[in-house]
Amino acid sequence: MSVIYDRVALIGLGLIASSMWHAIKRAGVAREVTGYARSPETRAIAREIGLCDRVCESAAEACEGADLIVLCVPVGAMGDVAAEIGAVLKPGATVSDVGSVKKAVIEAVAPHLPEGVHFVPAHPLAGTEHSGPRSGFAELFDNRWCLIVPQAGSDRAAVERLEAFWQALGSHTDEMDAEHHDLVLAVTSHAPHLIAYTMVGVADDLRRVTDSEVIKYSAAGFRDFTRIAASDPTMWRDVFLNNKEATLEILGRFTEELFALQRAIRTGDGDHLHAYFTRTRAIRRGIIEAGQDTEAPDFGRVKKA
Ligand SMILES: NC(=O)c1ccc[n+]([C@@H]2O[C@H](COP(=O)([O-])OP(=O)(O)OC[C@H]3O[C@@H](n4cnc5c(N)ncnc54)[C@H](O)[C@@H]3O)[C@@H](O)[C@H]2O)c1
Ligand SMILES: O=C(O)C(=O)C[C@]1(C(=O)O)C=C[C@@H](O)C=C1
Repeated sequence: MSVIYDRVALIGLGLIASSMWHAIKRAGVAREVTGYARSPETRAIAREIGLCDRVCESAAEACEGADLIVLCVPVGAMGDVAAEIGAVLKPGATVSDVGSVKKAVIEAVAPHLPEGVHFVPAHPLAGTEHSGPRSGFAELFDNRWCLIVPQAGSDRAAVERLEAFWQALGSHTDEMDAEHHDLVLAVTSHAPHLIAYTMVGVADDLRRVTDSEVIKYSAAGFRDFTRIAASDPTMWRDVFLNNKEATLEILGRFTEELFALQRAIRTGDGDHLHAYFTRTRAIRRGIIEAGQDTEAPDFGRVKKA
């Protein structure tokens, strides 16, 4: 693979940045990767495990002379980081991010970027419940989608170069506008996470109240909820605070449907329950027929044509 960006700077050395580092090395698409994390402990770990060619003492130092800067911090910290680096960015450089929310990140970052710098937000749809510099691995992005969110007037060459970069890291790329992205992700990722957090909280309360063995005998479905509910608290606090509108819209619909099912159970309306479950079963079967086996460990990865 040939070099796509001479110098890449990764700001925030957690799961996503450390996975990017491993995937960049595997693909050989950068000559030098610099890194910065706010906490001295994270920087020390990064140096100890050889994450990045050079770990810097400030975000500005890491970004000086970089051709691609990727903001890999929690969504609520993106604006502050952009303010720290704005003055040192070289003309022609591309600034991107990996935030799980797009509209709020764009509003927070764009005002700090100087003229002549390309801003191309992105979101790799890949992750785990783990966080921190030790949690990354090169395969994280393999056959996953990475959504690219070009801005009005974005330079096409800069957008296509970033797409080529993510493809080299193993992803398939697609373009989407920020508002649509935030609504889609509220359905497929943000609301499900909130529901998992709630379900695990409820089970834990119940355990305390009844001293029953809810957790000990939890079935596979519930265990999947506990995996999701173990995700990083800072990251998810920021996701909900920054994708309020779309998440509340989806949760409103979810609550309405839940109330309708609750009522059907109370009134013994079996027809309603049966019709509802028939519809959801057809949705899952549709997913499988479309080539996505939801039992497979790689569910969610893009199938080869
Ligand atoms: N974890 C996932 O599943 C996933 C998937 C796709 C996208 N994302 C997005 O990627 C971003 C990073 O997530 P992650 O899972 O790698 O998180 P993480 O917690 O593993 O890493 C975040 C890193 O950012 C550092 N940091 C926090 N504030 C900072 C600041 N102001 N300046 C410099 N460094 C700072 C932290 O010390 C930490 O090292 C988030 O915006 C998240 O929404 C996460
Ligand atoms: O697999 C997981 O653990 C994830 O939650 C990953 C997941 C998702 O919801 O699919 C989480 C947040 C992201 O922004 C993208 C991916």
